[in-house]
Amino acid sequence: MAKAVAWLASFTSYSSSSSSSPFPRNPMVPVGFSLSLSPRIHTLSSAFRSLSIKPKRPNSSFEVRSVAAPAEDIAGFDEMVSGTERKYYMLGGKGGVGKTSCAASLAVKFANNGHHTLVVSTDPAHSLSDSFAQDLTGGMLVPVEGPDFPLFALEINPDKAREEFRDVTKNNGGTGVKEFMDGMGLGMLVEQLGELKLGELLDTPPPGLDEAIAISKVMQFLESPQYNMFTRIVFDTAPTGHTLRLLSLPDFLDASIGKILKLRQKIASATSAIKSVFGQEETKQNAADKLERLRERMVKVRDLFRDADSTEFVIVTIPTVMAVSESSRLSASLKKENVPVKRLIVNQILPPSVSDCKFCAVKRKDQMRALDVIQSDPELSSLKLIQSPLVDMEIRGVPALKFMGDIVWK
Ligand SMILES: Nc1ncnc2c1ncn2[C@@H]1O[C@H](COP(=O)(O)OP(=O)(O)OP(=O)(O)O)[C@@H](O)[C@H]1O
Repeated sequence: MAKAVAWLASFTSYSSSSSSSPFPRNPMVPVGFSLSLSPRIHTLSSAFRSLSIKPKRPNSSFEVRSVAAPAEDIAGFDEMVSGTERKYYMLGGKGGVGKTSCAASLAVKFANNGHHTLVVSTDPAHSLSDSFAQDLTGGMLVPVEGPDFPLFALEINPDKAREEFRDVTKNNGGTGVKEFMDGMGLGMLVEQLGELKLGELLDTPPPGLDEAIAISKVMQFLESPQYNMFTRIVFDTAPTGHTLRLLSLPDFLDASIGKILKLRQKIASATSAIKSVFGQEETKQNAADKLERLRERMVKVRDLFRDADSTEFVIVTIPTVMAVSESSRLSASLKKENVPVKRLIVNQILPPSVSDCKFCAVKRKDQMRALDVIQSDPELSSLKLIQSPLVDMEIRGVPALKFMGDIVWK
């Protein structure tokens, strides 16, 4: 028990850095437990070792003896945490750069600073459960154990969400778009609507649609009173390609569905012959209603992504020229779509070499070159640069995420 208390104490935040928290201190956390990690503890492994505890699942026996470099630029966390109005943070970037770790560590930090926080994964390859080392699957709100204030996680199952979407098309007993359009009383217009590519969309959903549907599902959840309490919502989004396609999807869907519904209405009132087709049964109306609701939610997703007052997209990258180039393109696309981007996290930076490890020295030099590329990149140089060190163990579980969060989110 004593060990557990010491362990909790060492990782429990609510340190002085949270002075700008808009919330009162959590009375559940005793005063003596307001400890941050000692500055003498530089690595995740030494943090664990100093407390004589073992991480949940030890990494391989190979241990990189890196010393976490202090972040050189602060993230502006005070600004992120202040205010009780709801804010959304979307973290995105190339696959494997550390989006989930950064998103989960931010969520833990928000919760430890008094915000009711929700962390959502819309990445088809979920890793929130792995990151928190807890089972968060199921597509519903799951409480995360560990932080001081309520933190909940939600992993949207894109297959299930897509099935629901596809069910709309199957409502009329058909499977393809032709049947769907027939069911809507618009069979004869399929040809005319060809250029909208709705058929392709419904029959073979492009990458990005999954995420659009997942996010619209989250929007649907957020409309319910159960979700009112959340003041910070952190999204762990899918890799770059999905995000880019996702951005154009709401507009596309909005236009497509909107056009179809409008067309359907026009024809329904114009010709009695078609009216008789429409008059068949209610299921067609249900399908139309569902489509209309989906369209409305898509519009909300689009607006949410572009609302600079409540939303920010944080790009996560690693210090390689390839990753930086991709981040630059992502930043340009986000800007073009009017999505607010202010911060860039460069994750997994090697510390200055303290040993005679030649490999480490060469690798770090290479990473510094990538950082130089960022400084001279027209898209990225204006962003707030957050340097996140490569720590010497895999980041899993709330204590490890808190350790990372205290380094990254300052
Ligand atoms: N700064 C870091 N130091 C050490 N390990 C890290 C760091 N950041 C991330 N990792 C590790 O790298 C791996 C991948 O991280 P993570 O799952 O966060 O990436 P991701 O970008 O979300 O990946 P994906 O695109 O596959 O979802 C994990 O094992 C994580 O613990």
